Amino acid sequence: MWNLARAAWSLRQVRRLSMSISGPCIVHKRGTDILHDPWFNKDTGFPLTERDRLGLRGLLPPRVISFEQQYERFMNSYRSLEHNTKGEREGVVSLAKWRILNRLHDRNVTLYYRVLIDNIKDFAPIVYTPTVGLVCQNYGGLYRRPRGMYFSAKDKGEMMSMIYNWPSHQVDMIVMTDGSRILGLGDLGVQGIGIPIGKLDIYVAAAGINPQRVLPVMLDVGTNNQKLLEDNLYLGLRQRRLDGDEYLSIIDEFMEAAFSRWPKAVIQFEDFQMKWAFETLQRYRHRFCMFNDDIQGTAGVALAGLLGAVRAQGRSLKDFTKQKIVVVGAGSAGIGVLNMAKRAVSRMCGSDENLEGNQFWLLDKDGLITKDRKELDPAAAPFARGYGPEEVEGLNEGASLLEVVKKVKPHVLLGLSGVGGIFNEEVLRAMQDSDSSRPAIFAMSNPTMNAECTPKDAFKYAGENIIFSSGSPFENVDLGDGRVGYVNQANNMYLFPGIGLGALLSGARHISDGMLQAAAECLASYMTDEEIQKGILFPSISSIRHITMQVGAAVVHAAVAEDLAEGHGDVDLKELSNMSKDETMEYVSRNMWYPIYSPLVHEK
Ligand SMILES: NC(=O)C1=CN([C@@H]2O[C@H](COP(=O)(O)OP(=O)(O)OC[C@H]3O[C@@H](n4cnc5c(N)ncnc54)[C@H](O)[C@@H]3O)[C@@H](O)[C@H]2O)C=CC1
Ligand SMILES: CC(=O)C(=O)O
Ligand SMILES: [Mg+2]
Repeated sequence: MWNLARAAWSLRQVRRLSMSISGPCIVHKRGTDILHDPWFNKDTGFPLTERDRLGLRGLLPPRVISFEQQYERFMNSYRSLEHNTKGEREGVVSLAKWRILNRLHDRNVTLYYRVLIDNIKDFAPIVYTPTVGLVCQNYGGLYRRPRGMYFSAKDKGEMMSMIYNWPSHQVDMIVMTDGSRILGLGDLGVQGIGIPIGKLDIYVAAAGINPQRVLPVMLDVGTNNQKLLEDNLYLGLRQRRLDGDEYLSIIDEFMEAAFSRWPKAVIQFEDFQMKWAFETLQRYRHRFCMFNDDIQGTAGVALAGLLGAVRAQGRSLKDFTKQKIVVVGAGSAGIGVLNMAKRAVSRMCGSDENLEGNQFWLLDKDGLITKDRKELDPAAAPFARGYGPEEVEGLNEGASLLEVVKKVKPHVLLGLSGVGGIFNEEVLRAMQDSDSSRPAIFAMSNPTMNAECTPKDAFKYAGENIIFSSGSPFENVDLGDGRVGYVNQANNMYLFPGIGLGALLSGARHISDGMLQAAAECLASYMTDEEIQKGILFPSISSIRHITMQVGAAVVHAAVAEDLAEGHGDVDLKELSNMSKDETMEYVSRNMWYPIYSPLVHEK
């Protein structure tokens, strides 16, 4: 029933948008300038009137090919590529797929986004995790032409004028990285630009942000990756990373420049190393409309998954306060998740009781974090064990993951460590003694090789009744006799597009915890009990536009309720405030861009 409703929504969307975006639009370019401009290019799809009036006659083969035929032609070449590369190494195949998509992106933006939207389940693993990680690692060799903007430490004092070099008058969404922690692959310096590009592709596909209004940004402040520093062909600054005030002054300058040109834009910080991730979030979150996806987007998705795991046990949501949760990885993502989970517990308890973090165990590379930890990170301190009266497990500072799992018998084991295979056979077997009837194992690190375990191993060693999530996509596991071990993709892609879209369409001054909470709750309540019982916590990626529309509307609502909204375009605060829930959803979906060829000349 749900799926039918979602499919019907998608169809209505397409029909409505096809009608609404058909107004005439004028292009001032002519001839080959149009063919070489990916925004306007229609390849062989230019109708005869446009060929005549835009100086295209003779520059194209005579037959006019429809959009649908062009689409089919691209998909045929994609399928041939899949067929012809059968048996080759996975990395080689994924990079070949990335190249064919990237070439289309370079040439014809409309067709590119249509094939991406329609095939998002197949193409997200190419433009996003895991292939985007490989693309970043091989960026020097793959680089053909720039995409997005690069601001480097050498541009200090110039950014306010540089920002005007970007050709679009309007920018709605900026995703920015300094390349210091790209997925679980470490410091990739300027090569990390692939991540903002991939995230913004998801913004266009899921949130319907107009691709002419997105801006991927690389802030190149150097790299501490020795291999890159020694590589003659490395495309970034060959210097060690700036630190301290020098570093912050670069970020400050960029933020001022970006918001002075586009005061209504939303900026997403992505893949910053932990110390700067938290510090920049605190520094800017009350001044600008920005958020940190790794800290805040991930937290919302994980919380939705954790609440789903409680429902899957047939318990009431309030029982979340009693779940024992072991988090492996005390970085920006792991601590972000714990902070949000802790806030959820305090809301459910209706008071500040149970705020000692007693249901949480946090480990980093040095094992269990306790109050005896030397140089305890202030961000991890609220979750360090040893403060409460119930410390009976006899777990010491630095206890190993296996020890912790054996003694705690957690309901949830959640990995955000970036360490592939750390949930090994012994650890997974120990989860069989979990106090939960359906233990949850979330191996959320990216890309695939960095996942804490594979779903196959998880179902094999921890038991077939587990609930499983990974950060990168994996196939479901065949448990025999027609039974399926469901694999959920607990990835922030389910939330960041809706957070950005909701912030944009509400005209939020900044992005509050309440707006993020609304996003997480919307995702958490999206699934039916039947789906949850099967172990399915998140919708299929194919429904990402629909879930993003709902998340976006929930964020708009929260921004209005918190008095943070200022309105967007012609829709002012008063109008936003008067919208019902359904009207807000209609407003959000009306503002989602959908790729169709627009006329380039006025009809006579
Ligand atoms: N699924 C998703 O949506 C998301 C996944 N991630 C993934 O999470 C991972 C971590 O990201 P961040 O927290 O930003 O990185 P980070 O570098 O800030 O933190 C990594 C943490 O893992 C710990 N760690 C390293 N080795 C360990 C070991 N052997 N045992 C236990 N802990 C260990 C480190 O001490 C550190 O606390 C990355 O692989 C990233 O791709 C991040 C954000 C979203
Ligand atoms: C998904 C994501 O944001 C990460 O792995 O960093
Ligand atoms: Mg990230």
